[in-house]
Amino acid sequence: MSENSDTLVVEGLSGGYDRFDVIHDIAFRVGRGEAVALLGPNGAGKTTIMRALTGLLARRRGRVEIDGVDVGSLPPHRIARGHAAMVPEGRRLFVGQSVEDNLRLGGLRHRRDRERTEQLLESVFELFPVVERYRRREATALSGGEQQMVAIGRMMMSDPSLMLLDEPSLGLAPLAIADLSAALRRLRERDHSILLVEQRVDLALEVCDRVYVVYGGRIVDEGRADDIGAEGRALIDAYLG
Ligand SMILES: Nc1ncnc2c1ncn2[C@@H]1O[C@H](COP(=O)(O)OP(=O)(O)OP(=O)(O)O)[C@@H](O)[C@H]1O
Repeated sequence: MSENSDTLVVEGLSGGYDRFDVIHDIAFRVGRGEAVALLGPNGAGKTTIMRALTGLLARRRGRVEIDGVDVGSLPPHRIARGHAAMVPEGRRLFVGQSVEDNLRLGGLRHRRDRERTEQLLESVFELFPVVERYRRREATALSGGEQQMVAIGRMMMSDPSLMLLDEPSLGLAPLAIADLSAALRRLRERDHSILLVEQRVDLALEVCDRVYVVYGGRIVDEGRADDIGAEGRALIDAYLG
Protein backbone atom coordinates (compact mmCIF):
# COMPACT_ATOMS: atom_id res chain seq x y z
CA MET A 1 0.00 0.00 0.00
CA SER A 2 1.04 3.59 -0.44
CA GLU A 3 3.28 5.45 1.94
CA ASN A 4 2.17 8.94 2.90
CA SER A 5 5.08 10.38 0.98
CA ASP A 6 3.91 8.94 -2.34
CA THR A 7 1.87 11.00 -4.80
CA LEU A 8 1.39 8.10 -7.19
CA VAL A 9 1.27 4.39 -6.45
CA VAL A 10 0.61 1.95 -9.30
CA GLU A 11 0.21 -1.77 -8.70
CA GLY A 12 -0.67 -4.58 -11.07
CA LEU A 13 -1.71 -2.23 -13.87
CA SER A 14 -2.57 -4.04 -17.10
CA GLY A 15 -4.68 -3.08 -20.07
CA GLY A 16 -4.83 -2.32 -23.74
CA TYR A 17 -6.89 -1.87 -26.85
CA ASP A 18 -9.46 -4.18 -28.41
CA ARG A 19 -8.87 -7.66 -27.00
CA PHE A 20 -5.12 -7.37 -26.42
CA ASP A 21 -3.20 -6.14 -23.39
CA VAL A 22 -0.23 -3.93 -24.29
CA ILE A 23 0.83 -3.18 -20.70
CA HIS A 24 1.34 -6.00 -18.22
CA ASP A 25 1.42 -5.92 -14.42
CA ILE A 26 2.99 -2.46 -14.18
CA ALA A 27 4.08 -1.33 -10.69
CA PHE A 28 5.88 1.89 -9.83
CA ARG A 29 5.64 4.98 -7.66
CA VAL A 30 6.26 8.72 -7.70
CA GLY A 31 7.10 10.24 -4.32
CA ARG A 32 5.80 13.63 -3.25
CA GLY A 33 7.88 16.33 -4.92
CA GLU A 34 9.72 13.74 -6.95
CA ALA A 35 10.32 13.73 -10.72
CA VAL A 36 10.29 10.27 -12.28
CA ALA A 37 10.81 9.23 -15.90
CA LEU A 38 9.46 6.31 -17.89
CA LEU A 39 12.03 5.59 -20.59
CA GLY A 40 11.51 3.19 -23.44
CA PRO A 41 11.52 2.74 -27.21
CA ASN A 42 8.62 3.43 -29.58
CA GLY A 43 5.73 1.13 -28.92
CA ALA A 44 6.94 0.06 -25.46
CA GLY A 45 3.64 1.13 -23.89
CA LYS A 46 4.62 4.42 -22.22
CA THR A 47 1.73 6.43 -23.66
CA THR A 48 -0.65 3.59 -22.82
CA ILE A 49 0.49 3.77 -19.17
CA MET A 50 -0.16 7.55 -19.20
CA ARG A 51 -3.59 6.97 -20.73
CA ALA A 52 -4.37 4.41 -18.03
CA LEU A 53 -3.37 6.88 -15.28
CA THR A 54 -5.64 9.61 -16.68
CA GLY A 55 -8.59 7.27 -17.22
CA LEU A 56 -8.38 7.49 -21.01
CA LEU A 57 -7.59 3.81 -21.47
CA ALA A 58 -11.00 2.20 -21.37
CA ARG A 59 -9.78 -1.33 -20.73
CA ARG A 60 -7.53 -1.33 -17.67
CA ARG A 61 -7.11 -3.33 -14.46
CA GLY A 62 -5.02 -2.78 -11.36
CA ARG A 63 -4.56 -0.15 -8.70
CA VAL A 64 -3.82 3.53 -9.36
CA GLU A 65 -3.68 5.72 -6.27
CA ILE A 66 -3.02 9.46 -6.48
CA ASP A 67 -2.49 11.30 -3.20
CA GLY A 68 -4.12 8.42 -1.38
CA VAL A 69 -7.23 8.41 -3.60
CA ASP A 70 -8.02 5.29 -5.62
CA VAL A 71 -8.61 6.74 -9.11
CA GLY A 72 -8.37 3.39 -10.90
CA SER A 73 -11.99 3.31 -11.96
CA LEU A 74 -12.76 7.05 -12.17
CA PRO A 75 -13.64 8.57 -15.57
CA PRO A 76 -11.14 11.01 -17.15
CA HIS A 77 -13.07 14.17 -16.23
CA ARG A 78 -13.03 13.22 -12.53
CA ILE A 79 -9.31 12.39 -12.58
CA ALA A 80 -8.65 15.73 -14.34
CA ARG A 81 -10.29 17.53 -11.41
CA GLY A 82 -7.06 18.03 -9.51
CA HIS A 83 -5.72 14.47 -9.37
CA ALA A 84 -3.65 14.35 -12.56
CA ALA A 85 -3.14 16.61 -15.58
CA MET A 86 -1.19 15.80 -18.70
CA VAL A 87 0.82 17.58 -21.35
CA PRO A 88 -0.09 15.27 -24.23
CA GLU A 89 2.29 14.18 -26.97
CA GLY A 90 2.18 16.87 -29.67
CA ARG A 91 0.97 19.48 -27.13
CA ARG A 92 -2.55 19.80 -28.63
CA LEU A 93 -3.02 23.50 -27.86
CA PHE A 94 -6.43 24.99 -28.59
CA VAL A 95 -6.24 26.35 -32.14
CA GLY A 96 -7.39 29.93 -32.78
CA GLN A 97 -7.06 30.81 -29.08
CA SER A 98 -4.54 33.14 -27.48
CA VAL A 99 -1.84 31.90 -25.14
CA GLU A 100 -3.75 33.31 -22.18
CA ASP A 101 -7.02 31.70 -23.26
CA ASN A 102 -5.23 28.34 -23.52
CA LEU A 103 -3.99 28.80 -19.96
CA ARG A 104 -7.40 29.85 -18.65
CA LEU A 105 -9.02 26.83 -20.32
CA GLY A 106 -6.54 24.66 -18.38
CA GLY A 107 -7.73 26.28 -15.16
CA LEU A 108 -11.47 25.85 -15.72
CA ARG A 109 -11.90 23.82 -12.57
CA HIS A 110 -11.19 26.97 -10.54
CA ARG A 111 -13.52 29.15 -12.62
CA ARG A 112 -15.57 30.16 -9.59
CA ASP A 113 -12.42 31.16 -7.71
CA ARG A 114 -11.04 34.16 -9.50
CA GLU A 115 -8.27 34.76 -7.01
CA ARG A 116 -6.96 31.19 -7.36
CA THR A 117 -7.05 31.46 -11.17
CA GLU A 118 -5.06 34.70 -11.12
CA GLN A 119 -2.55 33.20 -8.63
CA LEU A 120 -2.00 30.19 -10.87
CA LEU A 121 -1.65 32.41 -13.95
CA GLU A 122 0.97 34.49 -12.13
CA SER A 123 2.91 31.38 -11.15
CA VAL A 124 2.95 30.22 -14.78
CA PHE A 125 4.18 33.65 -15.91
CA GLU A 126 6.83 33.66 -13.19
CA LEU A 127 8.12 30.26 -14.29
CA PHE A 128 7.93 31.01 -18.03
CA PRO A 129 8.47 34.72 -18.78
CA VAL A 130 8.19 33.98 -22.51
CA VAL A 131 4.61 32.80 -21.96
CA GLU A 132 3.73 36.12 -20.33
CA ARG A 133 5.46 38.06 -23.10
CA TYR A 134 3.30 36.32 -25.75
CA ARG A 135 0.09 36.04 -23.70
CA ARG A 136 -2.00 37.86 -26.34
CA ARG A 137 -0.62 35.95 -29.34
CA GLU A 138 -2.32 33.02 -30.96
CA ALA A 139 -0.84 29.99 -29.20
CA THR A 140 -0.31 27.82 -32.26
CA ALA A 141 1.64 30.63 -33.99
CA LEU A 142 4.49 30.32 -31.47
CA SER A 143 7.60 28.21 -32.02
CA GLY A 144 7.53 24.55 -30.98
CA GLY A 145 9.54 25.21 -27.82
CA GLU A 146 7.34 28.15 -26.82
CA GLN A 147 4.19 26.11 -27.45
CA GLN A 148 5.58 23.43 -25.15
CA MET A 149 5.91 26.02 -22.35
CA VAL A 150 2.29 27.04 -22.95
CA ALA A 151 1.20 23.39 -22.77
CA ILE A 152 3.09 22.93 -19.49
CA GLY A 153 1.54 26.16 -18.19
CA ARG A 154 -1.93 24.94 -19.19
CA MET A 155 -1.31 21.76 -17.19
CA MET A 156 -0.13 23.81 -14.18
CA MET A 157 -3.36 25.83 -14.28
CA SER A 158 -5.40 22.86 -13.05
CA ASP A 159 -3.06 22.60 -10.04
CA PRO A 160 -2.94 18.79 -10.16
CA SER A 161 -1.42 16.48 -7.54
CA LEU A 162 0.45 14.72 -10.34
CA MET A 163 1.87 16.30 -13.50
CA LEU A 164 2.24 14.03 -16.53
CA LEU A 165 4.33 14.94 -19.57
CA ASP A 166 4.31 12.72 -22.65
CA GLU A 167 7.48 13.16 -24.73
CA PRO A 168 7.71 16.94 -24.41
CA SER A 169 10.96 17.03 -26.42
CA LEU A 170 9.42 15.42 -29.51
CA GLY A 171 9.96 17.52 -32.63
CA LEU A 172 11.92 20.26 -30.86
CA ALA A 173 15.24 21.68 -32.10
CA PRO A 174 18.30 21.13 -29.84
CA LEU A 175 18.21 24.70 -28.48
CA ALA A 176 14.53 24.38 -27.63
CA ILE A 177 15.27 21.07 -25.86
CA ALA A 178 17.87 22.84 -23.70
CA ASP A 179 15.23 25.47 -22.80
CA LEU A 180 12.72 22.72 -22.08
CA SER A 181 15.20 20.95 -19.79
CA ALA A 182 15.77 24.18 -17.84
CA ALA A 183 12.00 24.77 -17.62
CA LEU A 184 11.35 21.25 -16.33
CA ARG A 185 14.10 21.61 -13.74
CA ARG A 186 12.49 24.86 -12.51
CA LEU A 187 9.14 23.07 -12.34
CA ARG A 188 10.74 20.25 -10.36
CA GLU A 189 12.34 22.72 -7.94
CA ARG A 190 8.85 23.84 -6.97
CA ASP A 191 8.28 20.40 -5.47
CA HIS A 192 5.65 19.28 -7.94
CA SER A 193 5.27 15.53 -8.42
CA ILE A 194 6.14 14.81 -12.05
CA LEU A 195 5.97 11.77 -14.30
CA LEU A 196 7.85 12.28 -17.56
CA VAL A 197 7.70 9.94 -20.54
CA GLU A 198 10.76 10.35 -22.74
CA GLN A 199 12.86 8.74 -25.39
CA ARG A 200 15.72 11.14 -24.68
CA VAL A 201 17.74 9.60 -21.88
CA ASP A 202 19.88 12.74 -21.42
CA LEU A 203 16.83 14.95 -20.84
CA ALA A 204 15.26 12.47 -18.41
CA LEU A 205 18.46 12.15 -16.38
CA GLU A 206 18.88 15.94 -16.20
CA VAL A 207 15.37 16.49 -14.93
CA CYS A 208 14.40 13.40 -12.92
CA ASP A 209 15.31 11.82 -9.59
CA ARG A 210 14.56 8.27 -10.72
CA VAL A 211 13.87 6.43 -13.96
CA TYR A 212 12.04 3.25 -14.93
CA VAL A 213 12.73 1.46 -18.21
CA VAL A 214 9.64 0.22 -20.06
CA TYR A 215 10.07 -2.50 -22.68
CA GLY A 216 7.46 -4.71 -24.29
CA GLY A 217 4.72 -3.36 -22.04
CA ARG A 218 6.60 -4.18 -18.81
CA ILE A 219 8.89 -2.34 -16.43
CA VAL A 220 12.22 -4.09 -16.86
CA ASP A 221 14.60 -1.88 -14.87
CA GLU A 222 14.73 1.08 -12.52
CA GLY A 223 17.34 3.27 -10.90
CA ARG A 224 18.23 6.61 -9.35
CA ALA A 225 19.32 9.16 -11.95
CA ASP A 226 22.42 9.97 -9.83
CA ASP A 227 23.50 6.34 -9.76
CA ILE A 228 23.22 5.72 -13.49
CA GLY A 229 26.75 5.94 -14.76
CA ALA A 230 28.05 5.33 -18.26
CA GLU A 231 27.31 1.60 -17.91
CA GLY A 232 23.68 2.16 -16.92
CA ARG A 233 23.28 4.65 -19.69
CA ALA A 234 24.62 2.16 -22.23
CA LEU A 235 22.16 -0.42 -20.94
CA ILE A 236 19.23 1.99 -21.25
CA ASP A 237 20.42 3.01 -24.72
CA ALA A 238 20.46 -0.66 -25.67
CA TYR A 239 16.84 -1.03 -24.54
CA LEU A 240 15.87 2.10 -26.44
CA GLY A 241 17.50 0.74 -29.57
N1 LIG B 1 -5.37 3.27 -30.13
C1 LIG B 1 -4.69 2.12 -30.24
N2 LIG B 1 -5.31 1.02 -30.70
C2 LIG B 1 -4.64 -0.17 -30.80
N3 LIG B 1 -3.34 -0.32 -30.46
C3 LIG B 1 -2.68 0.74 -29.99
C4 LIG B 1 -3.32 2.02 -29.86
N4 LIG B 1 -2.39 2.90 -29.37
C5 LIG B 1 -1.25 2.20 -29.19
N5 LIG B 1 -1.43 0.91 -29.57
C6 LIG B 1 -0.39 -0.14 -29.49
O1 LIG B 1 0.01 -0.29 -28.14
C7 LIG B 1 1.42 -0.51 -28.05
C8 LIG B 1 2.04 0.52 -27.11
O2 LIG B 1 1.90 1.82 -27.68
P1 LIG B 1 2.25 3.16 -26.90
O3 LIG B 1 1.81 4.30 -27.74
O4 LIG B 1 1.76 3.07 -25.51
O5 LIG B 1 3.84 3.09 -26.88
P2 LIG B 1 4.87 4.22 -26.50
O6 LIG B 1 5.90 3.54 -25.65
O7 LIG B 1 4.20 5.40 -25.93
O8 LIG B 1 5.51 4.56 -27.88
P3 LIG B 1 5.56 5.94 -28.68
O9 LIG B 1 6.78 6.56 -28.20
O10 LIG B 1 5.64 5.48 -30.10
O11 LIG B 1 4.30 6.69 -28.38
C9 LIG B 1 1.94 -0.45 -29.49
O12 LIG B 1 2.10 -1.76 -29.94
C10 LIG B 1 0.87 0.27 -30.23
O13 LIG B 1 0.82 -0.18 -31.58
